[in-house]
Amino acid sequence: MTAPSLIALKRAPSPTNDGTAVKRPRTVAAVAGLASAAAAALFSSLGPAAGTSLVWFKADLRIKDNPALSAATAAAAATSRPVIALFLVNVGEWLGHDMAPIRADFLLRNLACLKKSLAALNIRLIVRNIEENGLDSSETVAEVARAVDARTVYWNREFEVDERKRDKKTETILKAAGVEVAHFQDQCVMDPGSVLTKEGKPYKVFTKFKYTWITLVVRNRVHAQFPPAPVANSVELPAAATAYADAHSDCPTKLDTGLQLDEAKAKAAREMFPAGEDEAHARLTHFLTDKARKYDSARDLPASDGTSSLSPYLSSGIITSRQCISAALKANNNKMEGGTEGLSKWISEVIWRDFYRHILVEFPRVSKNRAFKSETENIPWLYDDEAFAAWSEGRTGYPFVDAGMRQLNSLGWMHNRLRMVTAMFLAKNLFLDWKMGERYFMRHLIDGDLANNNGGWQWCAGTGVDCAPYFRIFNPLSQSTKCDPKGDYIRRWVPELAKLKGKAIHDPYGELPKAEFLKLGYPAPIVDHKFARDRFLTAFKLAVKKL
Ligand SMILES: Cc1cc2nc3c(=O)[nH]c(=O)nc-3n(C[C@H](O)[C@H](O)[C@H](O)COP(=O)(O)OP(=O)(O)OC[C@H]3O[C@@H](n4cnc5c(N)ncnc54)[C@H](O)[C@@H]3O)c2cc1C
Repeated sequence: MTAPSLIALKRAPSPTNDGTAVKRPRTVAAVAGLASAAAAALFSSLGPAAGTSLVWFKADLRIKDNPALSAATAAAAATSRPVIALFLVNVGEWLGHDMAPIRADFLLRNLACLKKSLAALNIRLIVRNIEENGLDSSETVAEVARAVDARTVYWNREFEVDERKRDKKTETILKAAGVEVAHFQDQCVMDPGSVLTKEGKPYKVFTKFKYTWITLVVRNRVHAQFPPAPVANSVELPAAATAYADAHSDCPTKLDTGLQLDEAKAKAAREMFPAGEDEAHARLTHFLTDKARKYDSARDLPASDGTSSLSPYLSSGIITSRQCISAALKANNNKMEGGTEGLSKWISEVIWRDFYRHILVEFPRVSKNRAFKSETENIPWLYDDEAFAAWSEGRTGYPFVDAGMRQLNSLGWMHNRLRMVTAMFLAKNLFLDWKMGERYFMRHLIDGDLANNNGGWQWCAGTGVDCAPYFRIFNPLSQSTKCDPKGDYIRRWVPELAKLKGKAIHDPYGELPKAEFLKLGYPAPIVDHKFARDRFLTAFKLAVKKL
């Protein structure tokens, strides 16, 4: 288990915002000097009671392998203090970070499950809506801490720039008011900053990162170091805390402003991604027993159900990557590498998740609309609204690309191969700014996750850490024949083409007589691949002097 830290991450100083082309609205105010005065006022009514321990849940809506919850319940049991939990609904912040309505719905559904699991531990969950009280997240945590007479506030850290600023501000306010803070790392198997080169620098190449990561995890048995199971709360809450929890116990099931989800989509998402920790673990077990062995070959075939579909659960913290690695290792005879090819490949993908989080912490510019490779920032990307609309609506005339985008628009989830193909198509075929696509994905994905999404987009655009070389440009037609040989995936998502057979399913415009093609009601390709490829290579070489 990671030791609690009463100070902010040393290797992760809070970066400052700088003006950038496509801006994410910022909703978390600067800490400013108001902290101590405001906090002193907030806490002036603290009485001599024994107080409570408060656990602030964020992207960690689970009971198992939750270091903050375990530490809070253990410390509370030792000191005979009751434990109480908090979750903040912050629509402004969520919208500011481009959260998709389908992801917000997933969060709320999981929040309801968490409430039940906490109730089984005799822990009340307070839900505060930030919009209601005119305070920001940090001030609201402080207000709740005061109301429930919290002596220590526990949470698991988040790595995004705004979230780190918010947590730092919260810590400052609480400490100024005499409330202790204990925060933990739960998002990665290895703490960011702990997987370094011999020179003590962060890795910029995945395979090297991976080998050091494996060495450290295996040597220190990090994958097996779970926090103890949380202890049930056995101490009665003070009357004021009970009254406060009674007044703020409703888990919203729907959000109105900006994050509404239409009923059909909500229903489909609920069927495809049911909420809850048990569901996440059942998926993991099912994947490891039934599918993982063939993962290396099936993972690139979107028509087959060859991947774990765990990403929404990992992104919202319903399950942890440590739990995934630990279970995969058991299934693979304790081998990170070798053993069953499918299992070691899957372990490697989960390590990519750690890698991108480490990059986010070490190079925070990537979360501020900046390219990882600064020399690529001169690329004169286009901002063609029509081309972007055709891409986002699945009307590019390339069936495989369109199938991917329509899967995303319908389910809020897209197969990894299609994420790569559609992203590369946007950046390298349409020559549009990859940040437009990154934002579109975030606004539609149920598993939207800044580190993975940004890492994936920059990988495809050729601007990122250890990314695809600039000259690697997927041909959407050969990707289609290779990864969807029978065309079943295309038929599912592009119904206009459902009756086509043979090569025509991949390239109806090129394969069918014109009259037959026109009857389909399907668009001709919006860009010629060869032309697009030459345009990208020429523009990239011109813009990037240091190739
Ligand atoms: C352009 C682009 C955008 C992406 N956006 C996101 C995103 O917003 N959220 C997200 O979780 N993943 C994202 N990914 C990574 C990957 O596509 C998804 O994690 C994966 O498709 C989820 O399906 P799964 O859970 O069945 O994955 P599996 O293949 O079963 O993999 C298991 C887990 O490993 C992690 N993982 C797998 N592949 C990657 C990868 N390439 N990079 C980082 N972690 C990985 C994920 O947490 C995944 O759930 C993106 C990839 C690209 C190319």
